[in-house]
Amino acid sequence: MGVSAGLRKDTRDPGATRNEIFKLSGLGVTYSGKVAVEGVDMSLYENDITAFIGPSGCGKSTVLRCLNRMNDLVPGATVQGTLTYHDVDLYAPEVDPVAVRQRVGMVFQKPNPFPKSIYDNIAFGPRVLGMKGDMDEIVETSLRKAALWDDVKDRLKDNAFGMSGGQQQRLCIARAIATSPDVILMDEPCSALDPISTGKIEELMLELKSQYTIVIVTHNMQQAARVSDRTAFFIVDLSAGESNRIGRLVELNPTEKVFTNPDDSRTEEYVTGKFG
Ligand SMILES: Nc1ncnc2c1ncn2[C@@H]1O[C@H](COP(=O)(O)OP(=O)(O)OP(=O)(O)O)[C@@H](O)[C@H]1O
Repeated sequence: MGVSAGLRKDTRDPGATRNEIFKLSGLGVTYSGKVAVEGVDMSLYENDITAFIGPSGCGKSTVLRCLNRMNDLVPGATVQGTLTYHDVDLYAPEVDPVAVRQRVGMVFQKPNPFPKSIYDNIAFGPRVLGMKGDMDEIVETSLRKAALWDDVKDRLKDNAFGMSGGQQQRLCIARAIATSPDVILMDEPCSALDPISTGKIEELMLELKSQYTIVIVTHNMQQAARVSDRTAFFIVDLSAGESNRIGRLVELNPTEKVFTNPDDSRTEEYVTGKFG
């Protein structure tokens, strides 16, 4: 099987208990009353890279956006069920979604730097949040963590649009890191990048996971196999008719298991390329 050949071995102690960061129970999302995803139960753990895979429209991005309340910004979107972050109900009325997005950062499919200098891209979030500390230091640390400092240290005042696509995506990762998150969400972060830039982002993810919990949506199963510790496979349930497509979680297991010995036959069919 092609994908399992690229599986990265998880060398961490399998017996070690890791903290549960998110717990989703019966999570569902509707858009303007139409069910998009239903009945998602899952736990996501500290310092894991968890990959969401599955066919188009199964709700991977929708579930990802629930994790930092980005769906609040989508008109007509409503969230059902419960979702806790460090045991706090993320959707409780007293929770400030802006504070959530500071702690749970996000990187999108297309690099989207602000039309500002490299420095100001990183400093923007900390300034808005009124973060204390030496801004030069925050900028340098964030760029170093995103493996970008050596590339840009002599041109911090240059416009970010002058960077290559791969550098821009690493800038967006540095920008997410600058607000001191503990989780980084990545929605197909490499789909607009060439293979070399993709490789750099994947390497970076593996470096960052010692400090952050990462959740990545990817269409690329080899990428899920190369970088993730655990993989969640979603499907589109068509049993209520073609016009009632409902995304459902099929299984969430260690990546090696998902690609070599999954619990569900639908997962096996998908990862071996029989459908999707
Ligand atoms: N902003 C939106 N408004 C209305 N419906 C939406 C919106 N975003 C997603 N949907 C619907 O929700 C369902 C799940 O979409 P979502 O984008 O989460 O799936 P996905 O698995 O990430 O798909 P893809 O792999 O194609 O990006 C789809 O039926 C989609 O049409």
